[in-house]
Amino acid sequence: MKKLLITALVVAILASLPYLGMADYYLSYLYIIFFWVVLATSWGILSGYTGYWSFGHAAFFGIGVYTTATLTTQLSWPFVATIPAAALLAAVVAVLIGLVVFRSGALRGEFFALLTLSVTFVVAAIVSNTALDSGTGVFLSGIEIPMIGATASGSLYMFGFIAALVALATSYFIFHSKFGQGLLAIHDDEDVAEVKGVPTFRYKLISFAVSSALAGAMGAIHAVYVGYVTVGETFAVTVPLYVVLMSILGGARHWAGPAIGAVIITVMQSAIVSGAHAEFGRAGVALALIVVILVLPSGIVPSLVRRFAHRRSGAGAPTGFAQVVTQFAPSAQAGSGPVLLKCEDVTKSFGGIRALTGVTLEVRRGEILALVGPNGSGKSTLINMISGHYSMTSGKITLEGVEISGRSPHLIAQQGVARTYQIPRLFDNLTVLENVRLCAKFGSADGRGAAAVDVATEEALAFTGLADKADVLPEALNLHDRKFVEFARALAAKPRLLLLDEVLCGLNPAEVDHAVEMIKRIKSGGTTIIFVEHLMRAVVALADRVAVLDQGKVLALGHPGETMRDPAVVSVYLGGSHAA
Ligand SMILES: Nc1ncnc2c1ncn2[C@@H]1O[C@H](COP(=O)(O)OP(=O)(O)OP(=O)(O)O)[C@@H](O)[C@H]1O
Repeated sequence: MKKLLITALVVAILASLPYLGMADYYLSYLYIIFFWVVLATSWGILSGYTGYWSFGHAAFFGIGVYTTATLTTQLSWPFVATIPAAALLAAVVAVLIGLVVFRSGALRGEFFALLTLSVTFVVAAIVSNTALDSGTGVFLSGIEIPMIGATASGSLYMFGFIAALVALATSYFIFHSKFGQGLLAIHDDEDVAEVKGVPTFRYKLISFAVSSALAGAMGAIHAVYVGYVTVGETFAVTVPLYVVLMSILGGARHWAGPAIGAVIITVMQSAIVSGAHAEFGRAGVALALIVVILVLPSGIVPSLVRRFAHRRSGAGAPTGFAQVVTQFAPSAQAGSGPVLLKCEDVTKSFGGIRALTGVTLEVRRGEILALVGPNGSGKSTLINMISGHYSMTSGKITLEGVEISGRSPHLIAQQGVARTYQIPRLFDNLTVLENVRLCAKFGSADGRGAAAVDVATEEALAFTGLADKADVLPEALNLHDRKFVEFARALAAKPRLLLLDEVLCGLNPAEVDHAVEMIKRIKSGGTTIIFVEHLMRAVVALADRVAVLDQGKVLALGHPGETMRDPAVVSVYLGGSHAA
């Protein structure tokens, strides 16, 4: 309530400035701040949240500039009508690029940065070689602006102010929404986000479109502000450079970070880098920025937020085994008998390597099936095929009679398939609680309500004994706890089928016993489990049936005791020691 009142007060004061007789010089100065706030905040919605760093923000801003320049001067559109048109066109271009680029998660990092930068050059070349600009620039000084701010400067100030409000409100609501949580997960590990149920492709497209639309709208306003637009100024590489710098300084992963960075850099620039000793001023600003970025690598706002939130650092702390709840309730009641998962002649090739050569097996509801076999026999590949991480070369996988092979991993996750990773792959910038809650939120087809998400999250944290580490970041956890966060994330989705990939690997004997006990309790709650394991005492203790893979196909399948004594299994896998 207090926050809301302060926000309303600040908005009211800023909105009234043009009517209080403030000089045009100061209104223009504030307009420039709003301008950078919009560009930096809009950049953050794509690049800060998802980690897809764009160096092409000038392209979308420029599309906005030239949309307004063209529509007002050549087609006599009213200025205000060109703003949504500019936003729409920028969003459409972004979606067209995204449809190609976002298909796979491979085109990120420097590839995405270079690609978006080259989009700027392409758009600039098109504009400068057509009637849109013809290389000479476009005058907009005669364009009529609606008087919403007492004077012409006041009106432009108001347009900039409204744009900044819209950008900040958009970023704020995205940051606090399910969509925003999905974007932040994409930032940390896109493959895992997808496997946990986040529709990564759609989310990236939407954030790119929103980010570009805001930049395009700001371009539309700025075209009228400058009055004469040129290709050189509009598509200057300094636009994305400033925007990136502002966002890093303020904190790109927070809704307010880019805006704070924009205010600081714009004010510093005007205060220090003008006058007789401008060079020293610029060097001073650059040095100050370097120091701040080194001291606060995640940016000013996230660092302050973290400090105020008093996040505890529990590195190496003993595990709170005591808080474990004894029973975990799955989403669907499980029994024995009916087939839950069916793999029919599943094959997978990586180029010339045939990782799976025709796996056929059934998993019954409520059972634990152990997947064992020598290194390279295809166990992890099969887990990756069931969870949809790898596309299928041939064959068919069904879950309760419904084909899941060929579906996106997030759809398979929403059908009730959850998995863990041999080497834990946690979302590093999310706390344990946020890691688990994200999976509770995204891991169902119908979309759980907030109360159900909270219950599932708390239940999973308590079940895995992690309740006292809920506010800790993954970097502060030891391997055992990281593995248990993997468990908690999978359980929070309330899966019908749980895939465990070598969860015991790397744990000491006491931790193995603890994990085995937990898997037993998960099973007694009715969840069906497939687990890949090399540790034979765990296999014998847990498995109802064992499938032995060899060279990409099932060599033997049955009760653990009998299967392990099968001479074929002994010869390819267990060797003399076990047989004895
Ligand atoms: N992404 C990939 N690209 C190319 N080859 C792969 C890929 N993933 C797996 N393979 C190959 O497929 C085969 C099966 O590998 P997989 O990891 O499934 O075996 P595994 O039984 O899980 O082995 P381990 O017990 O060592 O984990 C191996 O020859 C492996 O090199």
